[in-house]
Amino acid sequence: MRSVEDHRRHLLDQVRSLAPRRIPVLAPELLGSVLAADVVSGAALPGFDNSAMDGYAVRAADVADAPVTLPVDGDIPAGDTRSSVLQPGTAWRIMTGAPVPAGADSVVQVELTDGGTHQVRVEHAVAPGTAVRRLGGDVQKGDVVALAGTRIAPWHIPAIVSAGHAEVEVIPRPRVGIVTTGDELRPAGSDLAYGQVIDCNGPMLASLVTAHGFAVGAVRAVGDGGPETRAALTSLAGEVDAIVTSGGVSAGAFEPLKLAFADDFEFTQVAMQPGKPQGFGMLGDVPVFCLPGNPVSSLVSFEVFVAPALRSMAGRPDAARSVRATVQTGWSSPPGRAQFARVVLDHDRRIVSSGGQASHIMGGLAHANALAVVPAEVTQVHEGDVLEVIPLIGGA
Ligand SMILES: Nc1nc2c(c(=O)[nH]1)N[C@H]1C(S)=C(S)[C@@H](COP(=O)(O)OP(=O)(O)OC[C@H]3O[C@@H](n4cnc5c(N)ncnc54)[C@H](O)[C@@H]3O)O[C@H]1N2
Ligand code: MOO
Repeated sequence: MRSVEDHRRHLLDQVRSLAPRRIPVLAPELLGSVLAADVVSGAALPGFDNSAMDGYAVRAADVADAPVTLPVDGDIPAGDTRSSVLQPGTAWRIMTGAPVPAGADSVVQVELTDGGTHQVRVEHAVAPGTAVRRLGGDVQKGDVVALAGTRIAPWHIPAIVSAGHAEVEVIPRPRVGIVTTGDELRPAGSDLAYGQVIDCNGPMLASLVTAHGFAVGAVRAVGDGGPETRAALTSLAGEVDAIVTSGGVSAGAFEPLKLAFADDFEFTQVAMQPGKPQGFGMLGDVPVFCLPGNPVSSLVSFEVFVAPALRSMAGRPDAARSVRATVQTGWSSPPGRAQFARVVLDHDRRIVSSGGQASHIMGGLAHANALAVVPAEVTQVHEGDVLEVIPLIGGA
């Protein structure tokens, strides 16, 4: 059996970062995409000297002996495109964000005056430069406002947009197609006949794709037929950047992925529990991750193999974050296979098993918030042991 690390490396070696494309700044898919090139400012920010306060533009020297009364030349609202000039010994009434008139070096905020419109009494002196936001004081034209490799978050947007960009070049978030397999599956909400089960992997894998910051391209279900499965995947490969399947990869008589792609994909066993049977192949440029069908096996396989591969395709430097935590009550682990035990991790970095560790145990999974990694050579976890723990990623 292949080790977990070897299988992950094997997958990462075969996936490529997606081709960059230009995305409008208002497109929802921009968030979480990775900049493919530095974003350079086409403008100085601020673009002109402007007022930081509602008040009066003055020369500081004219109010040095405050209280003083100055005639008001007029109003300068924000958005005023005239080039006003301040005559010495006068004031302009000015609003926050409005251009400071030539000749003025300061703004006296309205609270320090009587608020007059024809003339204004200034109660306090101000230092030169008070309440003036200088041209280029934030960003110079030609400055890099966001570096290539940045994963775009809301706080990058003001600088990018104000620097003059309505679109940016990014490595897009991979669009992922999901295909569940099995004649026994029925969609969520169905009434079931004896022997049938609800298809929970479709919705679960879709939510994993979203929670990890990728895009869901399609969610489909097929039966146990090889040709049907091959046709579904081949057609889906034209619509998405990656495909994740569940089921049909173990040793049964009706294993649709194996039937469909025996000659094209690699089916292997990885020394882990859950997640032992794994498949992988390429349909053109589109990687296809074939995960085992047991729901917990699918989830663990996604976390351990698919998420790192999709992050690599997305050009994302962020790695899965693991912590070290102390076992409160022990449990057993299969020999020769790394166990990804479903556990409850508390704020003091202590863990307990969330319940049964068989790969069909969804009730216990629903109580878990992390996966504890038990090394392959360990068969019994004891109270006080310290393990690597991968917190499960929820929604934003
Ligand atoms: N003779 C052997 N049998 C099995 C082996 C083995 O090595 N030799 N490995 C076992 C392990 S480990 C796993 S994991 C499973 C993986 O099986 P498959 O990937 O082929 O998946 P299926 O047989 O299609 O389904 C397994 C199980 O999961 C249920 N399932 C499948 N898809 C869904 C879904 N979308 N939603 C809900 N439940 C699903 C399915 O009904 C089965 O109960 O094989 C073991 N067997
Ligand atoms: O290795 Mo399978 O994924 O446990 O049940």
